[in-house]
Amino acid sequence: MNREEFHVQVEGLWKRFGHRVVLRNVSFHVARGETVAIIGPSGAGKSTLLRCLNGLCPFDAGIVRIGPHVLRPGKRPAPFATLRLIRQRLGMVFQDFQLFPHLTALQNIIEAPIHVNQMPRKEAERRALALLARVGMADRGDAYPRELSGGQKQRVAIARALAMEPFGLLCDEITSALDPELKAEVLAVLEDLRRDGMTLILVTHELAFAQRVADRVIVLADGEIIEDGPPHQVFAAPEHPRTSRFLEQVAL
Ligand SMILES: Nc1ncnc2c1ncn2[C@@H]1O[C@H](COP(=O)(O)OP(=O)(O)OP(=O)(O)O)[C@@H](O)[C@H]1O
Repeated sequence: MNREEFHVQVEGLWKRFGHRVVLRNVSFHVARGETVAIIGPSGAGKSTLLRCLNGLCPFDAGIVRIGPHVLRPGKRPAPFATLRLIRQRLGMVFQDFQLFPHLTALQNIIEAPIHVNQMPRKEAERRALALLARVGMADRGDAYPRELSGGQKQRVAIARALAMEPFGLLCDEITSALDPELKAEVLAVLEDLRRDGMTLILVTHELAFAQRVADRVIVLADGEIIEDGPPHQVFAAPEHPRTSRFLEQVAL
């Protein structure tokens, strides 16, 4: 897939865990370069939805298109080779960083380029140093995760995702475990990526950030999209009473 082809299309997605329906007929589109924030009450299905987009979570009905690639219902949403291509171009960053504790920041970043993409080590290291600089961590390449603050760990995790040269990033509450000043440094990196044309799909509780930075805000409640529009519309004039209730609760 090339950059021009990249987009995310979700049509009629359904997901159950046992008898519990977690996603109900979810459809939306994210164009290349868009920043979309997914917000909503706890348990609404936000993380599950994100994980369906890169094949981490199989789904029961519907279809997901990532550029020319297709994820389908069933235990194996796509052949392994397709999943690899999707995950390369649609990276994911998690709330709990998921760095390898026994590897330095630099080693964490070069791991996938070397072992998945067969990139020569020297080349991978050169790129990793540039990525560390990009996330403001130029001098911490030799640090182990335990020696880094949460904000620094998350910036390494972002650099690691960027090492695969993605066109889009899925971010699952990536600032939720961080203190306020550390949140700001991670959010600044996201804004920088957005300016550079990265497509961002963010599950977030940072409503002020969503309001200021997102092109669109999707509100998920009980597995259903109840709102999908520009931030000024969703925050100032929501269509659904549940959105108003949610926003009031969060503001308290
Ligand atoms: N692997 C799983 N097995 C069974 N149930 C699950 C699994 N993963 C999630 N669920 C359930 O699916 C529902 C949606 O969970 P999900 O984590 O997607 O919600 P969320 O909107 O991201 O919530 P939060 O904001 O609290 O993270 C919840 O009821 C959760 O308990």
